[in-house]
Amino acid sequence: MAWRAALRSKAVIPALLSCSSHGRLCASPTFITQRNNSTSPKIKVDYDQTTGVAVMHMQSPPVNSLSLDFLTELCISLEKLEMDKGCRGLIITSNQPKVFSAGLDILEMYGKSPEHCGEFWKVVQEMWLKLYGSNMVTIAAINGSSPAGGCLLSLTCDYRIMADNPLYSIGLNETQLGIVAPFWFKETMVNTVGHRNTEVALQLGLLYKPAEALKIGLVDQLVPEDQVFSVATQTMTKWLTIPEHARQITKSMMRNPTIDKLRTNREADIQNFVSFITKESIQKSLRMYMEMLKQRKA
Ligand SMILES: CCCCC/C=C\C/C=C\CCC/C=C/C(=O)SCCNC(=O)CCNC(=O)[C@H](O)C(C)(C)COP(=O)(O)OP(=O)(O)OC[C@H]1O[C@@H](n2cnc3c(N)ncnc32)[C@H](O)[C@@H]1OP(=O)(O)O
Repeated sequence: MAWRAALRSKAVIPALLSCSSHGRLCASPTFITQRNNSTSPKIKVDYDQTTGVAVMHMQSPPVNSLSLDFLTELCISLEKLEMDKGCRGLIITSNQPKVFSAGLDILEMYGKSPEHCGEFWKVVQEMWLKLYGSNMVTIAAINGSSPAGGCLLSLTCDYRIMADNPLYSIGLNETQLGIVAPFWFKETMVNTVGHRNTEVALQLGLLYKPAEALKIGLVDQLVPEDQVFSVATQTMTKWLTIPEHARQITKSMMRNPTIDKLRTNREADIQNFVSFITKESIQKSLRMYMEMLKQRKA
């Protein structure tokens, strides 16, 4: 698709990157904001101009796995919203039953060429840079399970509201797949729940039930499932009463050290990922994990 090619082209990526933390000041003309509601196959964006709040509904069956196409679309949607001066808040939620997001699409990392893996990782980085550094108030309305990359997506937001359903879980469970959360996943978690909680959670690849997640601060609030979205909307209204420049500067101050670390090491991080994920032993672990998922289903 043209937009996917555009996003990946060398000419466009720097423009996108340069806007991830100060989007309103350095808007690239490449993606002039579309102010009306837009729909797309994997993500539906509803933007209410009267409130200045956009809602991103992830709708990629069966489990909103973060594939290359999904992430590319997510980045483009974010870019458009970020460049719109009127858009001040973003709620991210899922239209899939029981799942917020199953995390990175394992099939993008299994049996793929190093070039493909590198391209995939670049867009994973891009998603994180854009969301973690967003000028908007971002709220995750977590209405289902949210493992690994799904948890990361939630952690990039400013506030997390999760459905109080013990069938759901959330956490960075990478080690259970035989893989390792990279330093920026780790730091995003440390910045949220502290060093010790992260150390235990990452080594054991823990997936927390909502009540446990609340206890360690991995989520900020639990609400009955049917209220996740309405509470997210109310919370957004509250956050939007804070003077914007003061809130944005504060957010940057808290997050920029971590963001800068990845921004200055992007290429090395891609090389690290590619050499790690294409190892035979790691590929074997991914295959076994996928087989386990299928057996669990049977
Ligand atoms: C020096 C060393 C440095 C190393 C560091 C360098 C680099 C770092 C290296 C690697 C970092 C990688 C980071 C990876 C992050 C990730 O996000 S990996 C993905 C982890 N995700 C999971 O573990 C979740 C797995 N899924 C589930 O647990 C469940 O599917 C569920 C989300 C709880 C939903 O359950 P349910 O509703 O019962 O659905 P099913 O299990 O039946 O699934 C439906 C189909 O979807 C397929 N699927 C599920 N998850 C994924 C996925 N993440 N990717 C692709 N496909 C997925 C599942 O297999 C089913 O498929 P079929 O219908 O059977 O075909």
